Amino acid sequence: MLRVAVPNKGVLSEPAAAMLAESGYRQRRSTKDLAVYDPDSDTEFFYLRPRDIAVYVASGTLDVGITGRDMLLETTPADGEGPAAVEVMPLGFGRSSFRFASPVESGIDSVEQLAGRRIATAYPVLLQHHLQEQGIKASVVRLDGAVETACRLGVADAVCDVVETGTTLRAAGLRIIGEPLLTSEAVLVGREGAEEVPAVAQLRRRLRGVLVARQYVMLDYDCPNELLERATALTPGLEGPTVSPLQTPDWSAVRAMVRQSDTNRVMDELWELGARAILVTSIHACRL
Ligand SMILES: Nc1ncnc2c1ncn2[C@@H]1O[C@H](COP(=O)(O)OP(=O)(O)OP(=O)(O)O)[C@@H](O)[C@H]1O
Ligand SMILES: O=P(O)(O)OC[C@H]1O[C@H](OP(=O)(O)OP(=O)(O)O)[C@H](O)[C@@H]1O
Ligand SMILES: [Mg+2]
Repeated sequence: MLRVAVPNKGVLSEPAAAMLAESGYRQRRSTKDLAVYDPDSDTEFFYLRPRDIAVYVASGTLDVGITGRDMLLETTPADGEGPAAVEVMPLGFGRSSFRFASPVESGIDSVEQLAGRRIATAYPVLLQHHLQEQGIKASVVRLDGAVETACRLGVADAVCDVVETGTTLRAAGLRIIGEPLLTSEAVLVGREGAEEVPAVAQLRRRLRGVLVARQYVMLDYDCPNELLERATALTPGLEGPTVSPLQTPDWSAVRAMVRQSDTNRVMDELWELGARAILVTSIHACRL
């Protein structure tokens, strides 16, 4: 049986469960359920805090899990201090960056100026590591969450926290300092050095199918045969486009996968070229 860890709360929780459901796995009905068994795939899902997921996977009690890259790095033991979990594949949601910020009126506007200051964070390991790397001596104030309020309440001079839209930072009167320490997204994690079992390979294929289905659309169009070469150059597909004869003489039907973000540009170019009946349909699932 495969055992998989899924975030039980927070911003990663819903999209992680949605992606697994789209991949054909049974998911919990209520947010109160702690675990659910999917008999079709012989897989049990455990709903755990994102911060703890890499710990379970590293210990080997769970085979794989979904968490944020930042959480994975925060909970990875130092070299030689026990088994670790590692990133197996990025999942394309829960994107954020991990950044320094300080009150606008603090006058701190570069990372160097953080020396000797108090920096609040819910990610003390990541922060310490970065400060050490940069040779900056500062004190780390470890908080559980709502870190942005720490400056206003006087326990810190700056913060180091997860930023997505920047709304929370702005609401707290903070501005970003320097470059991101890290860019993060939800990732599938597995145990370092573990041999991949067939059930994990299948899970990865299914997740990849969902990722591709979300990123690509299916494009169909009719094209005069003399334009086929130029048209199919615009829509090369993955292995190659499907070209089939139309009942109308000297015309063909073409079918190819196209990146969702390119759809309208490609449709315009095909139309200009002389293709007609250009149709876009979404892909529900795939194995490539
Ligand atoms: N606004 C956001 N946008 C995208 N990802 C986010 C955002 N906030 C947090 N994350 C990511 O979600 C993961 C876990 O954060 P989350 O906030 O869910 O857990 P937590 O802070 O431990 O719990 P909680 O906020 O429920 O107390 C991290 O990997 C983080 O990068
Ligand atoms: O840049 P934004 O779009 O505003 O998103 C970033 C905020 O989202 C998360 O907070 P969460 O709701 O998880 O609360 P927490 O700080 O208590 O974890 C994160 O810790 C930031 O505070
Ligand atoms: Mg949070």
